[in-house]
Amino acid sequence: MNLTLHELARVVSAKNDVSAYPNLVLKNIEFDSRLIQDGDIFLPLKGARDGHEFIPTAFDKGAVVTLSEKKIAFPHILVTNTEQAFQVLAAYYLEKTKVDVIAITGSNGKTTTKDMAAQILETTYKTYKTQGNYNNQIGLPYTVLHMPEDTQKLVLEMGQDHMGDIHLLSTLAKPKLAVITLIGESHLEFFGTRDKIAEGKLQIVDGLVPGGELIAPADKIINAYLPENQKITRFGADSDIHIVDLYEYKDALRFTVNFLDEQLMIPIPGKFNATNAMVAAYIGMLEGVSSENIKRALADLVLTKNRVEWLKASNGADILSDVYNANPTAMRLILETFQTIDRNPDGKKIAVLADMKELGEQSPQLHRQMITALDPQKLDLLYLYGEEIEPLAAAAMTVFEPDAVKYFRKDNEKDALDALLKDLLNTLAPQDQLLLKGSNSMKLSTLIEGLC
Ligand SMILES: N#Cc1c(NC(=O)c2cc(S(=O)(=O)N3CCOCC3)c(Cl)cc2Cl)sc2c1CCN(Cc1ccc(-c3nn[nH]n3)cc1)C2
Repeated sequence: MNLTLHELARVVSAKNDVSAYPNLVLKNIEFDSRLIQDGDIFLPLKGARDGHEFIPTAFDKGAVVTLSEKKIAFPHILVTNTEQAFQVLAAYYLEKTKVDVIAITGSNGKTTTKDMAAQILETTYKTYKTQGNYNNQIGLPYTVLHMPEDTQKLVLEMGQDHMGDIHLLSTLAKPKLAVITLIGESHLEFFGTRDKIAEGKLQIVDGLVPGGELIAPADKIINAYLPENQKITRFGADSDIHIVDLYEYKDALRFTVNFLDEQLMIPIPGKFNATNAMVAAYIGMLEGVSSENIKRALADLVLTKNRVEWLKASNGADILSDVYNANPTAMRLILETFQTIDRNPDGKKIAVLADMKELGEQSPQLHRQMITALDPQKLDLLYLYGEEIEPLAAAAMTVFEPDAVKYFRKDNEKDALDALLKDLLNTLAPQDQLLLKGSNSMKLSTLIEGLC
């Protein structure tokens, strides 16, 4: 990050005088104190816990300064709201570095399209992209402030949990290209109707720079929300850009598009991936990547494992899985999302929660406190798996019906996971919804393999 302490304080309108602090060049900005290293600045956020509690730990780990919403003894930059300061800082940093921003949103396919577009751009430019599910009002500023200093193209994924999310992200990022992959089904999102989802996604044009371009599906549900004075390219059959020939193989696709002469190949199946690849190729072409480089990048495609996604179990049940970034805030947020979605008719809502790792001696307390994020009216069955999660299992037994909580201690990993999977296979019905959340090291992904 190419920012000095005094510069950062000025940009976030610090309420205290920082001139006495040395004007250090700051290394990285982190809100998870476990990631702090020498020379970093700490960002206390109100997550599951108030991040201000972890300021001492951040300095133990080498932080040289922290943002703060209250006057403290440590070197600090006093602001009204740390989350807002984070966003103002990210917007400033984009201006300062003059990086070209490509913004991508959509119910499905945004992660794949983001990865494809980034790999195409990497053939020609220094490119950086959203990592994992860092696509919300915290993750996007984090991505901006963690991009390498010589980045030329930045591919930002924009997620929406609530109406207005994308407006904030787009006006912060000021993209030159805004891409909507597709408008998905509605019952698995807060919005209630596809039309509302479309309205929310089209906010991606709110920050589009003059002379920018919107790339969106031919789906007529978005026609009511199209911007007047921007270039618009629609994709889909017989649209501005479309697939001409498509040949499906077991693990690959070959296809041609109406805007490139080369036949393209991607090493993954699924017609929707051809559409995602076409959009990524079009982004590459607009950004001046040669058709040979576009072809080669798609042929050598390596996709990141999606982080937070809705999957279908082989029996038809809906699975919301986030088996990667496990910290108290992420667990609380995904429980809120999952519990807010209505049950399918006659369907059960089931959650599998596993240990969050590296939470130090506060681990029992941080796991136990997750009880306040669990609503017995909204969850029919709660599976708890691991060792550190035991305090939460004990607390859950007192607020849920006894047979609604099942605790699988992970003393011997293989047996516990097998027993948990067996129980799930006996319980999960086609109309059920299942949430899987826990640290990567808990290997909940093996449950996905067993269920899908
Ligand atoms: N609440 C909380 C905590 C964390 N939260 C987050 O990292 C976080 C995570 C998310 S997120 O939902 O994961 N998000 C990130 C951005 O992209 C989208 C997904 C968000 Cl939106 C916001 C926050 Cl604040 S990380 C973390 C916590 C609390 C405990 N911390 C470790 C720790 C444990 C013990 C001590 C300790 N100090 N003294 N004794 N013990 C210090 C730190 C680690």
